[in-house]
Amino acid sequence: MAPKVLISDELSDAAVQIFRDRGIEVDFQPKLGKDKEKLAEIIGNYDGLAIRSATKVTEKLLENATNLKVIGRAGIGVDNVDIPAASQKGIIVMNTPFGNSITTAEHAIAMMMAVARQIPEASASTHAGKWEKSRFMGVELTGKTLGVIGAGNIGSIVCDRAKGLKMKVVAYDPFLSEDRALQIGVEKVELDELLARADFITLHVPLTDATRNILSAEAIAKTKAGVRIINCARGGLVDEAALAAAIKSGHVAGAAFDVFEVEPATDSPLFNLPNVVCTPHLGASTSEAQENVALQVAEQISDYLLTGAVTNALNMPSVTAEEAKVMGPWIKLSGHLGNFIGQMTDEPIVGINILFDGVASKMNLKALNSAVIAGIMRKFNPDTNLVSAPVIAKERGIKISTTQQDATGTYEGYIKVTVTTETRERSVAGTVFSDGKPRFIQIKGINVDAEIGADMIYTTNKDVPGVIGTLGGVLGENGVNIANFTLGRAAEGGEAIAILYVDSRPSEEVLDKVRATGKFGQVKPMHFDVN
Ligand SMILES: NC(=O)C1=CN([C@@H]2O[C@H](COP(=O)(O)OP(=O)(O)OC[C@H]3O[C@@H](n4cnc5c(N)ncnc54)[C@H](O)[C@@H]3O)[C@@H](O)[C@H]2O)C=CC1
Ligand SMILES: O=C(O)CCC(=O)C(=O)O
Repeated sequence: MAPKVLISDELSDAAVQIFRDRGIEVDFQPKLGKDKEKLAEIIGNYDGLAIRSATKVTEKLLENATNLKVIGRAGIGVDNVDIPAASQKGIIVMNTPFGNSITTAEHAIAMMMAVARQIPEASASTHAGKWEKSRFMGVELTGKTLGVIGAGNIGSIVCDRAKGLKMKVVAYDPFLSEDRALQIGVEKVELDELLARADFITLHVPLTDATRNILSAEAIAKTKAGVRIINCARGGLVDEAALAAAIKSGHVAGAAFDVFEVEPATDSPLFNLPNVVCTPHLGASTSEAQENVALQVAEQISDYLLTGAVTNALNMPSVTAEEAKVMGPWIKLSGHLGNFIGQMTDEPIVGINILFDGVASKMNLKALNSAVIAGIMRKFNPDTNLVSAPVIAKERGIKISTTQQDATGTYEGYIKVTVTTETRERSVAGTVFSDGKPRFIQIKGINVDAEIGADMIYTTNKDVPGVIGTLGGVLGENGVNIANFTLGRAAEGGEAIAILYVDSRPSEEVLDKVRATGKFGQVKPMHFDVN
């Protein structure tokens, strides 16, 4: 029987044609994504689901998706898909990471021009038969400073176009190396400097814990008077209420928003304010981009359903079915090692070395490499997939090297990841035990044996008596149960580390109590996707 695919959002007809040409039964119901109940009723009939952003693939919806094998997002952001829930059900989630980047960058530039010259309001006034020439005084872009927050795929295209408009471009992106900044011709600055210098600020970061409210009331207060703010990335990056207040006070001269905290946005503090340009998440809406992403997603879904080939997946690297059986736990381990390093690193990475030892060195290294790199890069964008991660890392000028060896040692095989930043080097190694469970076995050259859990705490301290008791005591008093506690030290009395697997995510308040004991260097909460 031919596989069946449901398209539940507005997608170019090109996708329907591809599915038909490939012998796949396709049901094109572009409005269904907005009808949760109806979607839940029929989702069980399909092997594949092709979506944009209107369809919300929740854990609840997936409970009904009894035949679903693949979800394809025609676009970049997969924040509308519960990926851990999909992974748990063995459903592959794919995106199309580059197909709409140029179009979205162009939308940001269009929004910047619209807000600089008040084009929407001037147009509405002219349509109304008024001729308010003196009401609409604009500002020139030439010579102005554009502050770009997030200089990835889209942000770097925006930088390029803005330089063509003779603007000065400064960028804040903790993952941008000096080399890459030089290559794209921007000045790399810290956020506060960007806020103080920019005449226009445009955001091109994913929505993560670190970027949520990156333009908070406090940050907006640090901006230059008369600044104009453009958001074509994700709602939630800017505190809309704080921005509305700053526009009303006259500190911010205008804003152009394509994305909102709640979408579809039927109400927002920004609506109906003077010189605020709004569009309904149109960043990717050009015929060219929609054709690109529709064709790509239809080919990817068809390939997977017909041949098992995996492309641009967020939750599985490209491996054959045979390899997947043996490599499954090693792929998980690789992701955890990358994730560990990503969570430890807050500065630009210039090099990554991945050492494969013993059995690991004889596997499909491309898949393991991708999983490590994606684990690292997801710190900076959770939408990074296993295929795009190495490409993006290379584009950012990160030098990736691998080492293979077959040394005799304690383990049948292990993987060690060493990351070099502009100021230091960090490493973590892990292996897979015979129970199929990945373990961390070395951190910063110190041997450990740490089971990997969803929530962990990493600490550093001096190897002196009483430290472990203090840590256990504070956590215990605050209801944090320790499932596994691993210690290691460089030498007696020297640097020591502890890595704890805890049953619940500790609050910052509890971690602050640990820090307040004064016995620890670092106290870092960590999170791993163990599904
Ligand atoms: N409006 C629309 O229709 C569209 C919106 N988007 C959104 O645009 C955003 C950017 O997409 P891409 O450029 O493809 O992603 P990308 O992953 O290529 O770039 C994101 C950049 O943000 C940087 N970053 C991460 N955390 C940061 C932080 N705390 N501070 C500053 N920089 C940080 C990363 O290092 C990276 O360089 C995403 O949220 C995406 O979903 C994408 C397409 C269409
Ligand atoms: O599909 C769309 O219109 C939205 C695109 C988008 O936001 C993305 O690709 O992240």
